[in-house]
Order: sequence, then structure tokens, then C-alpha cells
Amino acid sequence: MLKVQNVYKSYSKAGSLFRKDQIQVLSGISFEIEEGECVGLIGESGSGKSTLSRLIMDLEKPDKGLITLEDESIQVWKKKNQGQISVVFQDYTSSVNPRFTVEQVITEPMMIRGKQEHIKTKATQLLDRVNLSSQFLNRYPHELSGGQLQRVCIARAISTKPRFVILDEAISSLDVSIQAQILDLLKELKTDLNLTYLFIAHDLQAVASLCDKVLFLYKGKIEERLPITELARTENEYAKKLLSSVIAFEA
Ligand SMILES: Nc1ncnc2c1ncn2[C@@H]1O[C@H](COP(=O)(O)OP(=O)(O)OP(=O)(O)O)[C@@H](O)[C@H]1O
Repeated sequence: MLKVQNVYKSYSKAGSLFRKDQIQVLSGISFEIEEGECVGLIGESGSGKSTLSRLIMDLEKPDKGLITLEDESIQVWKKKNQGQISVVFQDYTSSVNPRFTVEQVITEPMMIRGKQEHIKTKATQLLDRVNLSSQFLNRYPHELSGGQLQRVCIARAISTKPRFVILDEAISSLDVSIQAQILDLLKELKTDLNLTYLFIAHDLQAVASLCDKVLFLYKGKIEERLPITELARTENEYAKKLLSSVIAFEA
């Protein structure tokens, strides 16, 4: 479904106009995600995970390389398949308008697309999908817990009936017990709505519980790719560190 082919991206260092002062963030990234798959992307802080998600969302352009969905450029695909790609970010607080009610937050993408009929019913159904009652419709973001607000963000992300969803550290800011609940919700939605996920994280356990495959991003390259069942044989140093901390924690 998604093909990322030989993608490069660099940024200028703050305040510099010189080419030599560029930071090379992605250096020839290639991978594919099949329809219905969940692929985990793991990498240390600053390794370029969010940059890659912005390129896939077409919020920024790669310097070189190609990103396609169903063999069409991401721009063309997005035009033809409006609303069918969406993203859930880590920072649920700043990703919603604090002056909007929950109903407004959830229905904003539908309103933008001019789908205004039965909007309250649709909002109630979406809340129900993420296991929140209709009592939340008139509440404001600051009246919700982190887990509740992230559920609202997930409801908004699925409001346009997407087929491909990027989860960009979507559970990273939540308490561990809440993370498990949100992971269960994401699994349920993936099955019920036939979703394809790119799950960006630095929590190997979460990736192992949700994903079919994992990619390790290191110094701008995909250093290793493994089916989740073969995670234990990773050669990636960062992954080994993460694995040993999980094993130490469980022992
Ligand atoms: N707009 C920008 N201008 C300049 N540098 C940028 C820009 N966006 C990202 N960078 C730099 O690119 C590198 C990768 O950033 P990115 O946010 O993609 O990493 P990340 O792997 O998502 O990190 P984290 O896990 O901490 O969110 C960092 O060094 C960052 O400072």
C-alpha cells in the first residue's frame, strides 16, 4: 500500500544559509507497508521518525526519493482518497484546539469536508467507538484526562474513514496502565475498520504487542527490518539495549 523509496531529507541548521551547515536527517530510506499490516518504526530520539511521518503525510517534501500510496504519488492519492490517511500525534494537548468542545474536535475534519448532516449522531458514534460516553460531547479538552483526550484524538483520526493511519508516538505520553488500554483500542479499531498502521514508537513492548514487523531507524537509515516474531535476533544495538531493559524489567 505504502512505498517509501530512497528518501532523503535534510534541514538547515538554525540561522545558517550555508549548504555545509545542513543536517542530514534521512539518508536513503526505503520500506513498504502492505494493506492491513502494522509496521513499527523504532529509533532513538532525533533519528528522524517524525520527519518521516511528516513526509508521508505530505506536510513536507523529501529532497530526493519517492513516496507512493497504492502506486500513486502521495499528493495525487490524497486528492483522490480524501480523508483516507490520518495521523495521531504524541502531544494530544497541543493537537486539539483548547476552545473547542469534544464534539467540535471530533467533527472538525468532517466539517472541513462539508459533511455536516447528522453531525451530533456521528460524533456520538465515534465517541462510542473509542469507548467514551456521549456525556463527553460538551466537555472541553482541559476537563479530560490524558487517556480520554487521546481517545478523542483517535476518534477524530477515524472520523474521515481512513484506511492508513500513522500513530506518531501516540501512546508515549500516557501512563503505562493507560498505554495498555489505548493499545487494546488501537488493535480493536485496526480489525474492525480494516486499518493499516505505521506505529512510530520507542517502546519495544508496545511495538511487539501491536505490530507485524519492525524497522529500526539509525543515523538516517533503516538499519534493520524484522518480523516481530524474530525480534530477539536483532543486531541493532539500540534494539538490544531496549530488549535487555524489557527482559531485566520482567525478570
Ligand atoms: N523543521 C526543522 N528544521 C531544522 N531541523 C529539524 C526540523 N525538524 C526536525 N529537525 C531535526 O531533525 C532531526 C530529526 O528530528 P525528528 O523530530 O524527526 O526526530 P524523532 O526521531 O522524531 O525524535 P523524537 O523521538 O525525539 O520525537 C533532529 O535533529 C531535529 O532537530
